[in-house]
Amino acid sequence: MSDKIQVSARVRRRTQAEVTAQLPIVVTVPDDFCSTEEPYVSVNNTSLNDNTGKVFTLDQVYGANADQELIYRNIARPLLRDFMAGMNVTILAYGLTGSGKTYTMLGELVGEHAGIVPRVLQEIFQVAKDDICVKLSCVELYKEELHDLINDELELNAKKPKLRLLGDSSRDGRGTMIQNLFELDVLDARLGFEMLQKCLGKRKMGSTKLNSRSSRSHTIFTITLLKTVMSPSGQEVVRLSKMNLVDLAGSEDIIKSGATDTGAKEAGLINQSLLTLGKVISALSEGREPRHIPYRESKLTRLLQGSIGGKTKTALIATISPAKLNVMETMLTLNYASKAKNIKNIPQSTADSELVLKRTKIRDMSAEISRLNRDLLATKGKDNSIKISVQNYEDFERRIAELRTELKEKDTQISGLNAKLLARDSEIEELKLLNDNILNESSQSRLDLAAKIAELQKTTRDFMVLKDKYSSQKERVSTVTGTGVLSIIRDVNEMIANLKDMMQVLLNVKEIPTVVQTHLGLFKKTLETRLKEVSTKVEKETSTFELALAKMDFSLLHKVTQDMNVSLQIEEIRSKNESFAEYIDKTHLLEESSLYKNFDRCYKARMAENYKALKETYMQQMSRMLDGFVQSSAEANNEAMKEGTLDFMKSERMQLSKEHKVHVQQSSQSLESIQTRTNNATSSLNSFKDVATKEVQGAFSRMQQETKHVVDNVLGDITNMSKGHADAIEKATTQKTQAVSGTIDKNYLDLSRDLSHTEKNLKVFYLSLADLQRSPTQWKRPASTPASRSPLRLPVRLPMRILNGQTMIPDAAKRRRTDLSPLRSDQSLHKSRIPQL
Ligand SMILES: Nc1ncnc2c1ncn2[C@@H]1O[C@H](COP(=O)(O)OP(=O)(O)OP(=O)(O)O)[C@@H](O)[C@H]1O
Repeated sequence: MSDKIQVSARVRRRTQAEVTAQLPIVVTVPDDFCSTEEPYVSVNNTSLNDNTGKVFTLDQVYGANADQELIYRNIARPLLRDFMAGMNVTILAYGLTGSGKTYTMLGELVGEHAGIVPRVLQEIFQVAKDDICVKLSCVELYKEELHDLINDELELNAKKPKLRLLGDSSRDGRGTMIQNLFELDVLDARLGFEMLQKCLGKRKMGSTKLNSRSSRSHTIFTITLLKTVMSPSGQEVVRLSKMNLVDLAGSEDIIKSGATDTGAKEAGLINQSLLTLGKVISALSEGREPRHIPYRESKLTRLLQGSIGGKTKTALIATISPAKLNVMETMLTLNYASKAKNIKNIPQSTADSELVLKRTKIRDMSAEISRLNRDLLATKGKDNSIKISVQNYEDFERRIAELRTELKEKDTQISGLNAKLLARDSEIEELKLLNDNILNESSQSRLDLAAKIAELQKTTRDFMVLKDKYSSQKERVSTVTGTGVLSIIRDVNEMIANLKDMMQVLLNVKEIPTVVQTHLGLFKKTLETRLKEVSTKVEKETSTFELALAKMDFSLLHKVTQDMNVSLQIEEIRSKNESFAEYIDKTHLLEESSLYKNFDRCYKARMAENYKALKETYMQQMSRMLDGFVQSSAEANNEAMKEGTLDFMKSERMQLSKEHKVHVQQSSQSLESIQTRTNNATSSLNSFKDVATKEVQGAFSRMQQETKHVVDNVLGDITNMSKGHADAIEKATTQKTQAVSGTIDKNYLDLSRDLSHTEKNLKVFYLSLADLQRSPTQWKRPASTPASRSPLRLPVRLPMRILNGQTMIPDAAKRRRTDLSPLRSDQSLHKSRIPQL
């Protein structure tokens, strides 16, 4: 079945040098990663005649973002599967120098930049089993010369055998063989990488304007896979398949690459072989028959004969630079690539690989025959000496060296295998021991089992006998009981029912004490808990109390009494009483007080005024009277004759005494009103005294009651708290309560004393008031009797009224401030009504 060459283009991004040179991009692709649906590359170059540029259609196109992994997965892996299945495959990279051929095929050996070759090696050994053998060869074609890079590296022969190209050149041939090419057995990927590394180091590299590390040669890595398989005829055969991985040298414009002399010759030769490759591609793509394919025109095309148009499955990767500089070469590359797309290969099937093997064997055998023939010819010497040709001798030597190397390798392998064998032997010994143990154990177990089985059999027999006995017994019972069984069952049921009832009754009876017991238990528990709590509390309180007692500040009781404000209240009453007394004393009763002063001053002033007015009135009246009398006497003398002067004087005197009486009457009226007011004030004072006394007594009794209550409470608490410590506490408490009641009693005594003082003062005050009331003539206090004022000087202790915490001044006292003089309002009364004479 024919299979076209799979052609892909990989367009890299511009290199740093191209960026620096500011080379414009002329190549575009539909997708920067991968395009398989629209796999075209468009080259847009204004220097071309048609300004529209050119579009090349391939199988797959990769852009600048396509990484090594993607290329490997899409292009190399499918071919690797075919290769593992026995097919010959080829992957080759073709393109302008510096376009990325080496990067694509080899890249770095490990990591993300690893190219196709190292990835293939890696995967082969990942999927490989024991039935395969992997060989690696590496040939370099430089200036039309072949070099075995592995042989160079290993230096197996001092004189290296020349590599020759063998094989048919016909179109249907499987390709060319390289004689004397060394194939290294690769046991694992690591060894493959090492060899790869060394081969790469030996390649001919050079620096061109376009690539500082330019491959100046074509390099072909060939991986040979030998796998043991069963043939359709049932025979075990070895299947052989090859994978060629080709990194071609770059096609280049000699002028642009800057090659001179040897460089130019080298470039020329490189270009020559590539030119031939192009021709082969063109010839194969034309599809005309019969046709001449110029494989033989270069070693490269001879080498690639099987891969291009042969029996190999092939993938061609055209590497492209996007820069404008080599646009013509890029076009050429793409041109060949699009042509190669049409080349049909006939990949070898798995069945064919057996044929390959046979043919390989035949070819090897014919080589052997020709070698022997050469030897035969050489031995036909006249001197009967055995001669062989120089080439055969060299081949022998090379072969011997190879065999020695192989021997060494085999020795190493054998020693390794021996070591493994020894290890296996010891393992087998261990297993044998284990096996013996298991056998012993199992024979013992078997014996045990037999004994158990015998026991079981005996038990079964016994059981059977018992079963027989039971059935015969059962039969006999049924015969004996007969029809009476039913009535017995009924009776039994009845009995069971009765028993149930009894049980219920019993249970009920039983339940009562159980409930009581439960409650008792709960009660007991609660009691215990409470007792514990109480004792803990009492202990705690006692300790607190003892502590307080120890400190002797009796703070708890003191605090309680303090809280009740008993002493404060007493103190407050006392201080307020004192301040009121002081107030009365200072503001009303003392000589220097304004009330007294006013009263005194007014009293004196009025008296003086009245006396003066009276005196003046009398004087005026007398002088007027005398004047009138003199005048009237004169007139009477003059009119003596007319009226009797004595009668006139008599009537005047009567008039005067009349007026005097009226005046006295008025004065006594004023005095009466003063007396009435004084009486009122006295009764107010008395009632105030009663109220105050009552209030003080009430406060005192309340205080006593509260104190008693507090003391009782405290005592009760103390008694409750400290039953166990009653004596000591009681003593201390009694002492303290006595002290408190002593204080209270003292306070009460003080208060009573104060009250009696107040009463006394009041009495004195009344006396002084009564003194005032006696008569207007007695108002004037004689200077010789200071004692009459002395009661006022006494520290008067008036009781106060405490209403809502405010000190109230008795009404009488207030009134006294305004009604200072009873005379003031009646001043008009003092005007003389004596007619002017
Ligand atoms: N796809 C790519 N991604 C990143 N770097 C690339 C890519 N292709 C090529 N390069 C870089 O471009 C430079 C040239 O690449 P490379 O040596 O592979 O070119 P070449 O085609 O093998 O050249 P020559 O034919 O002269 O050997 C290298 O530095 C390489 O790392």
